[in-house]
Amino acid sequence: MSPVLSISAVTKTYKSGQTALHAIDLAVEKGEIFALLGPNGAGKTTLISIICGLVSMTSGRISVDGHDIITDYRAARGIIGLVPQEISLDIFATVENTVQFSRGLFGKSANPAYIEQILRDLSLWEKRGARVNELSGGMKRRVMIAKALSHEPDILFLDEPTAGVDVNLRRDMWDLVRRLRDRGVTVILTTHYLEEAEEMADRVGVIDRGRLVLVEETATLMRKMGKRRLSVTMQQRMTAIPPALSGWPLRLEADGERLVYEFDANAPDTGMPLLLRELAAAGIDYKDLETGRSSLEDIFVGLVESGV
Ligand SMILES: Nc1ncnc2c1ncn2[C@@H]1O[C@H](COP(=O)(O)OP(=O)(O)OP(=O)(O)O)[C@@H](O)[C@H]1O
Repeated sequence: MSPVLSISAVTKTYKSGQTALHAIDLAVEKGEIFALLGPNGAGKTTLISIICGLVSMTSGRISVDGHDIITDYRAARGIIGLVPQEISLDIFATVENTVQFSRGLFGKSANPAYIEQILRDLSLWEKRGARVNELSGGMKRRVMIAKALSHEPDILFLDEPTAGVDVNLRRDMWDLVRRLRDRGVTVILTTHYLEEAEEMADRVGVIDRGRLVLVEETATLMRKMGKRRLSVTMQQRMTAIPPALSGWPLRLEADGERLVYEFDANAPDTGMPLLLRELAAAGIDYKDLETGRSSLEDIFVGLVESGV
């Protein structure tokens, strides 16, 4: 099977001299959900913008379903839908008109049944006659997605779809992405949230300072990187970790108010109970305990340190 998106040796140097992408190679198969993970400034938006024709690449080649994005721009752009990070909508248009108009821009003839389906999928059907400026921020985001889907694209790009979005909308978006995939749409999303990638993606690409440092099946990545953290908020601030605890890989955070212990979630013995006993023995009182998954930043540190 030939990939629906093929990126080869793509480099981008902005006029400022900043090189945002270094020789990126990537192939995405039809019907995949692919998550591009990376910290702020890693180059995710630049890569998506290049594929969608909003930013020009300095060198390299990209083809979308066999269409070169430069020499065959129209055909390539026609099969791509893009939901950018920032909401940009005509606030005086109605929801339905916004979506129909966007479809028209791609030269597609009207298809009321399809438009109804996407508005229903996004819980926008009841609001179809409302003007965009009457909608909440979450609803506006849904309209952005409906707009991106208006011309029946084969590939949908979602640039940080759930940044600043509430839990319900996040769940709805995840459901929608799965339904799209079931219909054969390829979805490429960028995110800072490992949880989102884990929940959604078949494969994950990690981008760091303009380099694609890793491309992996999500399940494999999670197994390799599945670290958890225990945060202990203490009654008293500490200036340094007491010598009695020097054998533990602990970090002081929040101006000495919090001790953080990272451990392998897959290990048979996490060490957590013993650590808590040793804290008590060292006379350290705490007011709160919290466990959670390591943040992406922590995982990056792990990646860089392990020299992947
Ligand atoms: N128009 C531009 N001109 C010059 N430099 C730019 C431009 N756009 C982005 N950059 C730089 O390119 C690098 C990559 O930025 P990009 O927006 O692609 O990162 P990102 O991974 O999408 O980040 P975020 O997660 O914050 O959205 C950054 O160093 C950024 O400052």
